Amino acid sequence: MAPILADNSSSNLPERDNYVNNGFGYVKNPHLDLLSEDILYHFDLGTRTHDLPSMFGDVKFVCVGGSPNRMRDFAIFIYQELGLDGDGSDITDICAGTDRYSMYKAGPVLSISHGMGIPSISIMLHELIKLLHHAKCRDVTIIRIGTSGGIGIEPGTVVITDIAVDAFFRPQFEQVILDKVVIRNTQLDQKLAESLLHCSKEIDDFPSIIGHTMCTYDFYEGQGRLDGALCSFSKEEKCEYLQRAYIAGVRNIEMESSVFAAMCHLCGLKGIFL
Ligand SMILES: O=P(O)(O)O[C@H]1O[C@H](CO)[C@@H](O)[C@H]1O
Ligand SMILES: O=c1cc[nH]c(=O)[nH]1
Repeated sequence: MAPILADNSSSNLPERDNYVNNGFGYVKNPHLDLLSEDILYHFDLGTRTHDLPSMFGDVKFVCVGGSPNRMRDFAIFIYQELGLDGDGSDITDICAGTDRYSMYKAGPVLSISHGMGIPSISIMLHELIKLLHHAKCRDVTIIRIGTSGGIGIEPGTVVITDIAVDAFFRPQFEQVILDKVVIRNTQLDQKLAESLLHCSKEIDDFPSIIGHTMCTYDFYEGQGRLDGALCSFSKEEKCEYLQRAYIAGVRNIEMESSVFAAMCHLCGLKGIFL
């Protein structure tokens, strides 16, 4: 099915990476260099109000997931795993000035909540990538740790995404820019996915596979659920759709993978999606 365009004179553009890199960082936006101050609104951080290089310059891993409490718990877990001073329970939310996202730091690991859905994680990623740029971070790996619905796999299996697909099983993300639909690549770092799979095999009872992840715009109708407030399809139609997804290589469904993969790809950020 072709995308519906607001303006029929506009075409679908498979994106060529024509973005200009701002030096060595991850951002590709010439306008940023002209700003006297860059405000990361939804983090409540800014280049004038915060010393971003000293706060974040040592960051090497960014772990993201939907909910604030989960990401706080994760930060405490990492804090203890790294053997940092204390037990980490007094770790504070760096974004406490806003209730949009929560952010915790444990040594070189940042743990950030992204909310639910593409628009929410997209805003977070724009500000995170600018933060890494302003802080002069290098060689950062971003890892999404979230829940998803498995398709045709044992419950509890961790799916390491190789590519994110849309609800038509197409390996692409459609970004509307001005009045054009731009098609973006959703391939994730294959080497990282394979090395993570390899690590997981060293742990007992840790079923994990590499597979395609389907990214939907909605939890209910968008994922073939029969228990939303609206449902216009039968159980048989739902099963037939999920079977087609499985045949197309989809092993799980969630709601952020496509824009995560597209932004990592374009910005040259190593990304893993779980
Ligand atoms: O487990 P998290 O990271 O919240 O993400 C998953 O859970 C939410 C739906 O319940 C969606 O955002 C989906 O992608
Ligand atoms: O989007 C999601 C997240 C968790 N579980 C699902 O089935 N779907």
